[in-house]
This record gives sequence, structure tokens and C-alpha cells, in this order.
Amino acid sequence: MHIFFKDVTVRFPIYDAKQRSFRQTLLSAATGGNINHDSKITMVESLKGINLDIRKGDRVALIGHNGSGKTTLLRVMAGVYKPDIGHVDIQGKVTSLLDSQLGMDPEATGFENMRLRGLFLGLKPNQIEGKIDEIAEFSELGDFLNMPVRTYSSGMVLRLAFAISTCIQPEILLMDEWISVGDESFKHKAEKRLHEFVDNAGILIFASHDHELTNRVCNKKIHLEHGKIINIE
Ligand SMILES: Nc1ncnc2c1ncn2[C@@H]1O[C@H](COP(=O)(O)OP(=O)(O)OP(=O)(O)O)[C@@H](O)[C@H]1O
Repeated sequence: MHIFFKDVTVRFPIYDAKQRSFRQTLLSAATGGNINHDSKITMVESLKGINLDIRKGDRVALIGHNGSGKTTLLRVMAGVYKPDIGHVDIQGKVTSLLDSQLGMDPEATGFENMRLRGLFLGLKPNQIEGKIDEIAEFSELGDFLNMPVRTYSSGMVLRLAFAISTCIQPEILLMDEWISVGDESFKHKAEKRLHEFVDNAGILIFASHDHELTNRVCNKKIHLEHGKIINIE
């Protein structure tokens, strides 16, 4: 089990308002699309030459100011973005809590979503049935589990997503700053479950602005600034 990054760079093209305007698109179509604005495309480099070697048992905090590249890095690990330059090698099954709505059907109930996400996580239907009670209990959502997920608050969706995603032992768990969401008692419960997960030796990657929390949970801190790693401690 490992996460290995070699000189990873991720870029996003930024289109200015002029290029995006309807009039410009029409004009471009009317001239056979010959007006080329490529030279005006600005690229933002979200990650610049990132090198990482993360191994089994590592609990890693990604630390940095807004826009330093934490989310982009997590999304590359989750396979959402491919590097424009460089190479990524991930050994192990990645479970991501980056976007709790991802893989949830808002029209389906909490119970139905447990089954859906369970399948998505690679569980067999009978394995999922065996976990339903535990997930329901952990989520503390009670009767809401019979209601469509669109009626949930964002904290409730997160509880459900966390309960489902951690009902199996994930190998690599990616999280955004979700832990600050939810009430105190749920936070403690979630943290206890995370400790159990880490004790069973997986990899945890965690973006956070909360120093006290990262000191308690993580054994490695990666400091990012303007898309670059400035320090690993
Ligand atoms: N899809 C995108 N299109 C264009 N630029 C992007 C995109 N995603 C990220 N960026 C840019 O990349 C940089 C890093 O963003 P990222 O979201 O990774 O930062 P972050 O450290 O997670 O910030 P925060 O703490 O605010 O969540 C920022 O300058 C951002 O504007």
C-alpha cells in the first residue's frame, strides 16, 4: 500500500469573460470558427512538481492557506484529476470523503443510498445487508433514513457518507476538512473510528486548518504554498 507522486504538476486553463461570451461564440461560428483565442488562455498551476512517498500507517495532514493546492492534491489522489506533467502511482483501494454528495442519489432514501454506495464500494448485496444496522446506528439519523437524502442538512449527508464509507476497513482514506462539520459528539465518534482505522494500518490523508486536530491525529504534515510543498515534518 502506498501513494507515490513524481514531479506532479496540475494546470487549469482559465478563460476570460470575452472568450466565454455568447456573442464571441457566434462570431466565431459565423467565421467558420477561425478566430483563435488560444494565445489568451491563461493557465493556473494548482500543483507544481509535487513529489510524495506515503506509506502504510501514515496519517498525513495537508496544511496550507486557501488556494495552496490541498483540494487539488486530494483530487489527484482520488483519480478525479490526472497530472498534466509527472507520474502518480497508487497501490491500495482509495475511499474518498471529498464530496459527500458524490455517489449519493438525492431522491433515494438514506437506506437506499447505503445499498447504492455499498455497491459502489465493492460490497456484495448480502455483505451490505449485514452492515445496514451498524451504519444506521453510527449515523444516528433515525427515522430520517427513510426520507430522501435531499431533505438532509449537509451535516447529515456527511454523517451518512462517513458511516457508509468507514463501515468497511478502507485502505486509503481521503478527507477534506469535513471533521469540523457536525456536532461535538459525532466528531468524537468519528475520530474514534478514524483511530481504529489508522490502528489497523491504512493511509489517511487529511486537509485541515485545525492544528490541534492534526497534531492529535497525524504523524506527518505536508505544508503547501502556491501549489508547492515547502516542508514535510
Ligand atoms: N477547477 C479549477 N479551475 C481553475 N482553477 C482551479 C480549479 N481548481 C483549483 N483551481 C486553482 O488552483 C489553486 C489551488 O486550489 P485548491 O482548491 O487546490 O486549494 P486549497 O488549498 O484546497 O484551498 P482551500 O483551503 O480554500 O480549500 C487555486 O488558485 C485555485 O483557484
